[in-house]
Amino acid sequence: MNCSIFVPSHITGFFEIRDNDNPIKKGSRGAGVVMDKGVITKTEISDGNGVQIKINGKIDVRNATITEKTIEIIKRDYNLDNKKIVITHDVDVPIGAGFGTSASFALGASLGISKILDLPLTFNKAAQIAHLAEVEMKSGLGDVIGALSGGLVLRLKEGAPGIGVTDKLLLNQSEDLYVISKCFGEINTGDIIEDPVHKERINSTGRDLLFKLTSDPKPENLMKLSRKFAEKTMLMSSEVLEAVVILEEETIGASMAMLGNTAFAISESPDTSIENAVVAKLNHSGLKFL
Ligand SMILES: Nc1ncnc2c1ncn2[C@@H]1O[C@H](COP(=O)(O)OP(=O)(O)OP(=O)(O)O)[C@@H](O)[C@H]1O
Ligand SMILES: CC(C)(CO)[C@@H](O)C(=O)[O-]
Repeated sequence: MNCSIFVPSHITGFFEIRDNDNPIKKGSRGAGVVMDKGVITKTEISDGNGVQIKINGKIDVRNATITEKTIEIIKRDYNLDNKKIVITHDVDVPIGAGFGTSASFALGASLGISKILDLPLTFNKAAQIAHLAEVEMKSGLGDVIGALSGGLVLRLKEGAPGIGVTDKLLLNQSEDLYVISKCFGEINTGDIIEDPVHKERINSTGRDLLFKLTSDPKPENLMKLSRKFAEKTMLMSSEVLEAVVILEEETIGASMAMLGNTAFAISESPDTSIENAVVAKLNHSGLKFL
């Protein structure tokens, strides 16, 4: 049996880390964008043993860890003996660079396995496994719930799907918006969100921004607040800043993708003077079974 799922990329513009001893309730609040590029995960399960994970057709030990963690969490409650699990992730955004690919990998695997094996889990319960995997790996805090929502998404209360609360900006969906991004390299999410100095700066800056966005819920304001966040947290590299300045001239607004060495912008047009930019339409509806 097999199952294919598209999980769109969620890019965070600004956030606040919200700790909790219960990993299902731990997470982040903040705002971001969901785009029509991301990860297609195909899960196949047959009689046999073992797990095989391929990313863009290849064995990729480092980037397979989040998928392995997801399977390990499922195994805590369900027997996967005598099952051969083959998972293939096809990714059309950079990995480790603020596009939330770890959340996409985890969601594709948790929902795919739950569906094929007919586990007694609702959609949110299966998606909570992906959030748990992210929190345990320290690879994400709010990308799972963001990728389920779609749109220009506000994470109003932290936590896994079913616990956290999201909302989105009210947009005219017949007018396309584009997400333009330029990646210069990776940032290890765990190195930032576990570092006390970064954490203090992120939280003291991020805390008030959601209120400022809900008071004026417009794409321009989301990007303006994201830009302010990137500057005050001192997370932006000089190359990202350079691209942000160019994108600001060409689009509705630009900032750094949290957490990657990546610039991103929301635009009314797919055109940009930035070379080798990733250009995608805004995704309005989130994860989709194919
Ligand atoms: N602590 C870790 N140990 C081993 N591998 C890790 C660890 N954290 C992340 N990874 C691997 O690195 C990959 C990239 O994860 P990371 O969360 O940094 O990037 P991302 O999800 O693409 O972007 P972001 O979370 O910044 O939006 C994941 O697929 C995961 O398998
Ligand atoms: C931590 C993070 C910025 C990057 O993965 C994102 O998951 C978020 O907004 O929680």
